[in-house]
Amino acid sequence: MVGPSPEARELYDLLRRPHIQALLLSHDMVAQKDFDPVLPPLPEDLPEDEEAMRIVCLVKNNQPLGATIRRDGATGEIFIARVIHGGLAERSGLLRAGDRVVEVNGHPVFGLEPEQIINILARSHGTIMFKVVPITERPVNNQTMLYVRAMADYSPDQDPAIPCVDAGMAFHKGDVLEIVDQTDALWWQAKKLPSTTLCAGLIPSTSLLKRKQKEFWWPQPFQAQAGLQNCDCFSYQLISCLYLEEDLMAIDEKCVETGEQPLFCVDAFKNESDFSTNIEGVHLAGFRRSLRLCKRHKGQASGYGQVCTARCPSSCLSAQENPYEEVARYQRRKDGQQRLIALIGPSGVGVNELRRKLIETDPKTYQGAVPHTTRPPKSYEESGREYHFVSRELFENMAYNNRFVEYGEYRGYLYGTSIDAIQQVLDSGKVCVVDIEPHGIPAVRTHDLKAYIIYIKPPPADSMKLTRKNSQVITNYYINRPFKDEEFQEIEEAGRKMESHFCQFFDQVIVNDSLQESCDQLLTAVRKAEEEPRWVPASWIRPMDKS
Ligand SMILES: Nc1ncnc2c1ncn2[C@@H]1O[C@H](COP(=O)(O)OP(=O)(O)OP(=O)(O)O)[C@@H](O)[C@H]1O
Repeated sequence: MVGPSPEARELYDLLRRPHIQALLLSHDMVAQKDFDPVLPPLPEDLPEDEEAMRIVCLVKNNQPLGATIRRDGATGEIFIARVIHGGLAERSGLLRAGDRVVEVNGHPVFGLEPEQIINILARSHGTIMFKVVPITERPVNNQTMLYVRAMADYSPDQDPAIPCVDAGMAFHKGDVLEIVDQTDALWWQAKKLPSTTLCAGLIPSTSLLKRKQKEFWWPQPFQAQAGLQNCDCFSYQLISCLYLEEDLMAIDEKCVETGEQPLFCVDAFKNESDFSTNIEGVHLAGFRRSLRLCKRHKGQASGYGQVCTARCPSSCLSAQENPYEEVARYQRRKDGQQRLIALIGPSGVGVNELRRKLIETDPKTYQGAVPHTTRPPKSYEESGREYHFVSRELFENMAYNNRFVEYGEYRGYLYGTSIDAIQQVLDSGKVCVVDIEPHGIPAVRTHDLKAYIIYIKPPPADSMKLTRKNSQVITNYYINRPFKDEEFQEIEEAGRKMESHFCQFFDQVIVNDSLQESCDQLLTAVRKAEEEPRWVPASWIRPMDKS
């Protein structure tokens, strides 16, 4: 007797699997309309023009119904103002923005005060029945999914103009947001990623957020403003069922410009002296004393200011330029160009120590970029090894053409890290590891370099006092000196300012407390940058776009 064929056996096995069984069971329940809970029967006294009406029954549970209503000031009619993406109302597919609400649980709402509607809802348990006149012209749903990185902080609690505080979503600089609805020109709906909630929240659109930033009201202590005090935005917190919103878009045109704060001040060093960074035959470029002292001088050195102005307007790093940056998921191809790793941190925190240690772990994989200088070479130096020694004219020409990530002047000579020098390392198949100052960020966040920016964060000053007992501050003399206590305070403060201004650009943060642990974390972070997908500016993915 011939047994079942291998295919038949496989099918039998598949059909017996628990998830297939569960699928079949669900299918049967849907086919038999075995729904729970059982909805009440439709009312018998439906009006004659019933086809113009829609009866919507929603079962209230602990989640928000996810809709806001507004009252037409002229007619007193109540409308669904907004249906929140992912909320119960939206998932039911039965309520749409623009529907006119006629009754709630059998109570006619025409002429009612908004508070009364909220009370009706608050008293309802279980099923809520809406009688609505559906909007005739439905907006065409041509929404495309958009992912952005927030370049500013936003808090609905401190924004008196939000249509409904409870429907608002707070976010911080650097958060990645999925914009799910841009129908409204002023208020978008978004989810913060990674998202665990179904329901989206209201956030200001790009244009509205720019306007708000100019007004700069939410970082200030909230003061109710005339005209906004009687905000008809009712939060329906207890059961989070339905919000009421009124169009209160009046915006005070007063404009407070936000200026960037100076980041930090470092003492000026007057002399120059280089020291060799030739360790066991491996030349580690970009660690020379004069270059590092030059970086510290950036505040005073005219060149730094010029380069930023030449490359981008003064607001290049400002969220006012663009409060949302469009992003896309990016994963480096295995055979693709290596990544640029850019370390950033307040002077003295240990950026160069960590960079050096990373390169030393595997100089065949990690390498610094060879800087440029107009200083004449010393007898033992080779052009292209310690520095690219170039004429002042050539250096200035490169600076004029934005070929430097950053540059500055120290004791009459120019020093800088060029994009070409970084590209050279990447082209050789190595991971390029550089340290940058904040104003160098735009120059490395480009389609070509795709920098992975790691912020080296100072631990609290007290902790640095303990861990840096034997550490040395680089000075303009051959002999370095130990840190002074007040310098730890300065590093901590400078780090705090740097983080608050630029955290939106950081892909990774490492608190440099224990040196060994920080080195391990850095190595892990760099490998992660190679192997894991991450959100990058969308312009890096579209080759035709300008970075
Ligand atoms: N986690 C740490 N524990 C102890 N000492 C550290 C640690 N990190 C760095 N150091 C030491 O602190 C000193 C300053 O570090 P480093 O030279 O790397 O500073 P930096 O951030 O590059 O700033 P700059 O270039 O302005 O000097 C060095 O002596 C370094 O060895």
